[in-house]
Amino acid sequence: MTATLIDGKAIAATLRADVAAAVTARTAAGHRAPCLAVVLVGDDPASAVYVRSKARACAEAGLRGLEHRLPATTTETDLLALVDALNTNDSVDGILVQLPLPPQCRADAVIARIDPAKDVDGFHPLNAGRLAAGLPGLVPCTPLGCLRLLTRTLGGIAGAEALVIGRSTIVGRPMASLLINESATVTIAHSRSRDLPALTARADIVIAAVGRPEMIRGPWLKPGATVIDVGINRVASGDGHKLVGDVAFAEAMEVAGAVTPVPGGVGPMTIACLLENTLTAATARAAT
Ligand SMILES: NC(=O)C1=CN([C@@H]2O[C@H](COP(=O)(O)OP(=O)(O)OC[C@H]3O[C@@H](n4cnc5c(N)ncnc54)[C@H](OP(=O)(O)O)[C@@H]3O)[C@@H](O)[C@H]2O)C=CC1
Ligand SMILES: Nc1nc(=O)c2c([nH]1)NC[C@@H]1CN(c3ccc(C(=O)N[C@@H](CCC(=O)O)C(=O)O)cc3)C=[N+]21
Repeated sequence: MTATLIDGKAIAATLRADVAAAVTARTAAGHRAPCLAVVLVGDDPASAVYVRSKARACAEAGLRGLEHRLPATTTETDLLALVDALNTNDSVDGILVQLPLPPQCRADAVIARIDPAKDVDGFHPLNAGRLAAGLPGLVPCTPLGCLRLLTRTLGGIAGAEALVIGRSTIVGRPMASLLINESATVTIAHSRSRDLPALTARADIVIAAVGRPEMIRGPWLKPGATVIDVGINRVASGDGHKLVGDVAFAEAMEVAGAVTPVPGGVGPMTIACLLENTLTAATARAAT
């Protein structure tokens, strides 16, 4: 059996087109274009690549994108002052501070300073709490993108056995909350979990967010399972590098019902959901 490939790139393009159409309708109705401010501290090359692709996606969807690049030596006080300025700038709808931050800037303190109404990453404790409580709020982009891929692939997921591997605040935990809110039966695994292959064997849905190249093996999977691979791992290949997920892709394709590739799976959905969240934030702010 060969699984269906879940084409995240194509599904993300559809979502981005929906956002673009909604932005056009808003501007035609006399509103200004939604505006996303991205803050990048330091010169980590991977972060610079993500920030560039976010800027390009904003422009294509008709959003205004602002980029704030600060040196790697920026103090936490200076970064908090920039966040304060963006919070009070009425023309800014969404604020994203690219992670990781250099060691002198505490991510928790910076995230907690962002106005929850502009927190398009959904990382602020107020938005995390709302999601955990099943209340409306801004939801982290990567898990939201995973949920969109699941509903596109399966229709509903109520009653399904879902396994989330990883319990980070940016992927695993919010993913589990989203799945519970959709009435899946959810298990969360992490580095202390016993017998991951046995947990995986029960799962109709597997979400892998571990950060370990090809750790989840094909024979662990329940035949026909839907596999969402969040992992982005850079590994040596020939003279250069390539990206692989947390799932052994070729093996999974032999057993699963549907699998996301890396690249071209969850990554593009993360960017599309960031645009969606910026539109959501702009719409909600305009209504208050
Ligand atoms: N596609 C996208 O848009 C995005 C992709 N990513 C990628 O997703 C992956 C996960 O990211 P993130 O959540 O930030 O990573 P973290 O390192 O914050 O979390 C990893 C989680 O995996 C768990 N884990 C580690 N080793 C094992 C193991 N052997 N068995 C079971 N669980 C294990 C850890 O457990 P414990 O808590 O016990 O330490 C932890 O909960 C990375 O590859 C990252 O690059 C991340 C964000 C966006
Ligand atoms: N505040 C904050 N919010 C984030 O959402 C955030 C962050 N910090 N720090 C880093 C992680 C990582 N992340 C990705 C986004 C898109 C792709 C993506 O589009 N990937 C392409 C491939 C990219 C490539 O080829 O390198 C793909 O999977 O097809 C990947 C990873 C967002 N993150």
